[in-house]
Amino acid sequence: MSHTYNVAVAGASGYAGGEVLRLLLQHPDVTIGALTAASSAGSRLVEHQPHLVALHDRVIEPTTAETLAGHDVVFLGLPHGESGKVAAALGPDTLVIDCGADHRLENADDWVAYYGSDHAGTWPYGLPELFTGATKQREALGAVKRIAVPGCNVTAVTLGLQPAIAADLAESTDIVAVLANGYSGAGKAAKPHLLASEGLGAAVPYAVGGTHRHIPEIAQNLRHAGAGEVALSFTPTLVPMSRGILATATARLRPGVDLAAVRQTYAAAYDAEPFVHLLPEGVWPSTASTLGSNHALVQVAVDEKVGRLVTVTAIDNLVKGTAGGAIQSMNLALGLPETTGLPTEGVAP
Ligand SMILES: NC(=O)C1=CN([C@@H]2O[C@H](COP(=O)(O)OP(=O)(O)OC[C@H]3O[C@@H](n4cnc5c(N)ncnc54)[C@H](OP(=O)(O)O)[C@@H]3O)[C@@H](O)[C@H]2O)C=CC1
Ligand SMILES: CC(=O)N[C@@H](CCC(=O)OP(=O)(O)O)C(=O)O
Repeated sequence: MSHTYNVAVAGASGYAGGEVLRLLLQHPDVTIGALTAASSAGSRLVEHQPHLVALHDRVIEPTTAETLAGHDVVFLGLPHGESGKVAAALGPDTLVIDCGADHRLENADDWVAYYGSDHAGTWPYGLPELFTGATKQREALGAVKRIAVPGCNVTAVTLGLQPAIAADLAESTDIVAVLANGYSGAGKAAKPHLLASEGLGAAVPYAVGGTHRHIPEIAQNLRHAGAGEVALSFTPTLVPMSRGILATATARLRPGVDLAAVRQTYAAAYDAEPFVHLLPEGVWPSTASTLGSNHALVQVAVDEKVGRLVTVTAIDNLVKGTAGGAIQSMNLALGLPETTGLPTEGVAP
């Protein structure tokens, strides 16, 4: 007989929490328990997530150890620094899945350098497809009670580059990544550079010049995939779309590596993956093709004139980049089939 898991969502009024809820409503093995947040506590969910009709009348509670107690699974969709505090008050038998950054980095110095606060600790990393030596990260997620969900930019760049780095087809010390990012990646909190008057009809870079917090996380992943030193230039760009990331990541190729070798390596890496797909030659990833789905679409090219591998990866930042990846990892930790309840087809056009 199948078990039903009682799941709480902290940050239920936010984008990450809302997307976790949208996907959980389609999951056959869960019931939705407490919904918590901060300033919106006491209001009904319909005021914040009108698209989640089945939960319209649910009342948001404050985020406390008491409101989150007694659940099998707790998702945390809270600002950086908050989830570490909340998680510390949750029991060891509860599966806690942190969509924020607090528990992703293994090196506390990296945390302090990029986040500027005390490091909360390191949890098993929720990217099942990540290369970890001879296996992939999904092998490490069975029966864990704590999961750190990757950053959305990190998921796109890691999936685009890791097969080439693992097979030593390209240099990990000469990587350039430029991304087009939808606005929902920044969350709901109003910030001046996120005003529609600034962003509509404009492409705007941010966190330029090696400052983005996802740089050490990508480097950590590529080291797990086999890289030694990693040198990465990373530039995200806000473009006028709500969801989606298109990550173009290039790296200097080892001498003699051609497109056939690259495609063979990527096919071997991803052919068995349910959610990561190497597209056929000539078909390029578009964020539109991933909207609402848990898929990552990957394409590769070889620029012979400059000796570089070019990878392009599209994801929906709120699905494979956050909530979908989080539920994929939850399934593994609960011993459920990895794809349970996850959307597999995008919305087009
Ligand atoms: N958006 C995305 O694409 C991605 C987001 N993430 C991560 O997920 C987390 C949430 O992001 P996102 O949903 O975008 O952000 P939002 O700003 O949209 O939502 C933040 C949520 O956290 C709640 N909250 C804020 N402060 C506190 C607090 N002190 N205690 C309890 N709850 C609090 C808010 O409640 P209230 O409304 O009541 O104030 C709201 O529900 C972040 O760590 C983010 O980095 C990760 C990957 C991608
Ligand atoms: C458009 C935008 O601002 N996107 C965010 C993505 C945030 C994310 O992936 O979440 P974490 O902050 O939890 O890592 C950014 O680039 O910082």
